[in-house]
Amino acid sequence: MAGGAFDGLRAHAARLSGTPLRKLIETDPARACDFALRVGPLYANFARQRYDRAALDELFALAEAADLPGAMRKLLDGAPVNATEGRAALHTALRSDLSRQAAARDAYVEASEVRVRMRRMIEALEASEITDIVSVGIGGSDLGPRLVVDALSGAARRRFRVHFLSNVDGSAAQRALAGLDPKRTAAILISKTFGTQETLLNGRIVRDWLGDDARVYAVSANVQRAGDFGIAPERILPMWDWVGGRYSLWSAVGFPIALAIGMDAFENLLAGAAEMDGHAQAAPLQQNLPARHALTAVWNRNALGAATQAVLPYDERLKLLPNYLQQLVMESLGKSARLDGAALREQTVPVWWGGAGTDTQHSFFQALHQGTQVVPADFIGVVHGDDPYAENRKALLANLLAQTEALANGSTSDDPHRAYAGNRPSTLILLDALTPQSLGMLIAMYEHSVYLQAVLWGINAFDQFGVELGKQVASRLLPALNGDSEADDPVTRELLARLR
Ligand SMILES: O=P(O)(O)OC[C@H]1O[C@](O)(CO)[C@@H](O)[C@@H]1O
Repeated sequence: MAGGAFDGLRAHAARLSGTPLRKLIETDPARACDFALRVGPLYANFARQRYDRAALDELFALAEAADLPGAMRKLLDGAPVNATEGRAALHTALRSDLSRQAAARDAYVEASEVRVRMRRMIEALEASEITDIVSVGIGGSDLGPRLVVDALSGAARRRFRVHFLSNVDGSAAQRALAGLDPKRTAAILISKTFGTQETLLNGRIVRDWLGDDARVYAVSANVQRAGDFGIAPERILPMWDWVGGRYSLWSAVGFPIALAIGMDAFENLLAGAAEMDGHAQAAPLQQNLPARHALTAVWNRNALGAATQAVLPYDERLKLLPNYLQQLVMESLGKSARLDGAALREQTVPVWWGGAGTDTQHSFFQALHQGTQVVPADFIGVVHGDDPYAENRKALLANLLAQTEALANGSTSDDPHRAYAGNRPSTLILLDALTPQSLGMLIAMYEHSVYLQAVLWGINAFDQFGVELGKQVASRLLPALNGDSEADDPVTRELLARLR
């Protein structure tokens, strides 16, 4: 959006600045229902956001001006939306056949064929003695599978136990392998580039520990490098340049997911995401959940000036969602240059952070209630659990409702230490149940919201050049740690002397 495009939002925020949330709801009680959207098993209520209907109209006008529906179409059709790298971002083609363009439809067919191969590989592993899988990868090659496996594996013993290894810290490898039997373990090395230091070092540790190459699999867009590592071609599943790492769990990067929950359940996860793709593409702006979520994010960042955003799943099974979203959101939207290279005049991504309730109520919620910064929050709840402890779920849901209400309404007291200002905005997202389908929908909702926020800010959601500099400096410093070279920077030199 051109500079000044958000001035109208700020004017609404200024108009509303003397009207607390409690008042907004009191004077327009119908918003409790009108500001909610449902897509299949997913329900989202935006009534506790600090906008009114007039401000919301301004947000929709902004969405029209930015042509969010057209942007969605471009994404699905495989237009080069990753402009700085001159390529498409076709993660939707991993699960949906919604494109009108031949290249995107070919991508869909190719992805389906890889899933057929994946199914056969899983059947072969199921017929073997293997009981444990170690998934080695980092960032987008780890966080998505780790989240979904943790969320959906359930309490029952499954055919495979799946373990994740990401950190280059050797103690992570030591812990991941502790208690495993190399004869009953297989490893999957997941790396889009097959050039990531952490994954290659950990991959070598695991391969050596296994004792031979026979049970090492790979998922990569660089099949050549995976082969050079010593992995047999029939054990390499491809991915492609047109899938960003943090958008890749739907591809063969989801191999550990399919091993943990079964291939049919993995297909259901994809079907849920496809349902959200269809909704994001077809629903009018006013009823479009990812668009509303994106507009709310822009409102909180650019009209209210919120510098951080919390994500608070009230479900133990979703405890890794904040970690996953940190990469999805902050790697995608942590940009200071517009698509055309000009400097941004508006703030982009806030810091995303969070953790699972109710634990977090007893750690950082004090700051949410009475801290000087207003922190908008996404609360996420699941109506029906799959555990046998119904009373606990009621308590969980009561806490979820209580927190959103208390944050919004606050409470007065003559004692300033006991007063709650309230006026803390939140969105409440409810899943009927946590299933592969509903989780697929939730994740795809966030993916599309992130993309639409990028469109509103005029930035590229699909590159991540910001992570490169640190990697380059680290590879220069590795020989310096051994004493084979010296650092130019005086502070680094001093620190190196201590580390050596
Ligand atoms: O899959 P790869 O190529 O090993 O990369 C892992 C991760 O590293 C990053 O490039 C960030 O360092 C992420 O974008 C990516 O998901």
